[in-house]
Amino acid sequence: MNEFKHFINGAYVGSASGKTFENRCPVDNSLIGLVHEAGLDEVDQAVRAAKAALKGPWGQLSQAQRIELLNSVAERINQRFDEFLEAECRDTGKPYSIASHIDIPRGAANFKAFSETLANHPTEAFRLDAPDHLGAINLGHRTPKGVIAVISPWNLPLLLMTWKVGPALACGNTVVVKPSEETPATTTLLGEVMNECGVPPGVFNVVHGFGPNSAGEFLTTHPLIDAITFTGETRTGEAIMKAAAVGLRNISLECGGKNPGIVFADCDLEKAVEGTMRSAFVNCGQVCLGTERVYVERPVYDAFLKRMKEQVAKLKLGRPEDTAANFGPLVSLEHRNKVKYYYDLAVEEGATVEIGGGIPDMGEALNGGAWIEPTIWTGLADDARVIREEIFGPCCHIRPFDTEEEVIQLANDTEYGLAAAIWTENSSRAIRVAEQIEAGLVWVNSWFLRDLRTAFGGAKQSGIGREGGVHGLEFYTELKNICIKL
Ligand SMILES: NC(=O)c1ccc[n+]([C@@H]2O[C@H](COP(=O)([O-])OP(=O)(O)OC[C@H]3O[C@@H](n4cnc5c(N)ncnc54)[C@H](O)[C@@H]3O)[C@@H](O)[C@H]2O)c1
Ligand SMILES: O=C/C=C/C=C(\O)C(=O)O
Repeated sequence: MNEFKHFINGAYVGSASGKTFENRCPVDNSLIGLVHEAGLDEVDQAVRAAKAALKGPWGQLSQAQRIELLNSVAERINQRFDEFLEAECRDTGKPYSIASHIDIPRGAANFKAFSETLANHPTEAFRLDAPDHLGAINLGHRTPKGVIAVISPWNLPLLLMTWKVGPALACGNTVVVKPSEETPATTTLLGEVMNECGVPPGVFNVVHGFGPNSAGEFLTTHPLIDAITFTGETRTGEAIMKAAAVGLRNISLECGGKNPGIVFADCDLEKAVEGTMRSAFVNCGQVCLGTERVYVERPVYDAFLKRMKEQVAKLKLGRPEDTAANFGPLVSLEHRNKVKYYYDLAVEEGATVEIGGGIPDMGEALNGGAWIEPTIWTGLADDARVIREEIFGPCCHIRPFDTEEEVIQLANDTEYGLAAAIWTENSSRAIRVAEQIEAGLVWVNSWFLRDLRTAFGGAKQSGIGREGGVHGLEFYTELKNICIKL
């Protein structure tokens, strides 16, 4: 039986309690292996190993040496690409065609991008005039924050974990990662890569388990953790913020969304359909940036809806390794229950189901998996729960609008503020509308087009803080001002 162990101080270790839980593949609900569940002891060992490593060989490396090491981690992920791909697709059920273009390449790139940012980042200096005319020079000096707890979700496991581990290590910190209980595999495999590349023991640690009263809570409440970076649901973010309050630890939270797509009549309709298809359905709709509310200007509403339905009908459900498939199952049967609950609620709330809405018959071999139909609704009221709550599944509601002012108000009528996509060929309008959208990220005529130098994060209840490029430096380093009197 395959076992997923913790990775502590450079070695794989099981739980002393012997406690494990099952990891199942959502394609057919087959058992992948048993995951060790960390107790207080394992979490404590991991955090202490990370603390000690700050003072070991890792702490002695120059920035250039650290960067070289992290570049070799990126290269090694690429060398072991197929193993990462298989592990990721088995855990999540997502098509190889998607993970080989998004998850694994970004998993590697995340180790390079921040190294480059750091290597090119200037030191802040201010010359101060003083009454004695000699003045002073202020120098900004950055040091690692210390031990960073990284709590990551299941939807893009390697990508979202390395998105935090990359900059944390580039800045000289050490990490303890708690991957999602649904997707332990690629984070575990990364331990091997760290050892192969000669990253010193204790720099990268992994503990497995759940959230409350398990590894997640034990890690975030551990007093030797210096900062916590989290991606996941807003309600979990609140729990982590409470944990971080004790000892005034810094947090970076990337949380949920209920993102709008805005399609103006002056858009390139084919581009808007193609982009909205991706933003609503890629990764089975399990992308925090995904579009669940689509607003379409009335003159193109019928044509847009018709094209979307045609495209949804063409989505090809299938096993990850099926090269013709572009649509996999949800991550777990539990998550399917949640999404199906919203599918049923939509009908109760008066939606017209334009396409989908149910559980597909995938045949005997796959019917035990977490499959669900891609779904489009119309006709819901703006205050319906399906319009207001994050579903995190392959579904969207499409509604017509008449004026720019109206659609801005509709788009902003949410407690979330992560992302939006605007489709128009009128660039003045694009900028005018984008500036009024209450979100951390706005894409115009594109979606999920990422430049890792840019700020990434959410407004309102979608998060706190920004990571990416120089913005990550604020979180992953302590900035000291050294004032030198001349
Ligand atoms: N803003 C972003 O960048 C972004 C990116 C991806 C996903 N998400 C969000 O993530 C959610 C889906 O992921 P999920 O279901 O894995 O999220 P989740 O909040 O259920 O779990 C995320 C992680 O937190 C851990 N956790 C849960 N409770 C905890 C606690 N009390 N203390 C410490 N750790 C705890 C989990 O074990 C898991 O590792 C969606 O809401 C989605 O929008 C946001
Ligand atoms: O599901 C959410 C996707 C988040 C993406 C990133 O954090 C990224 O591209 O860096």
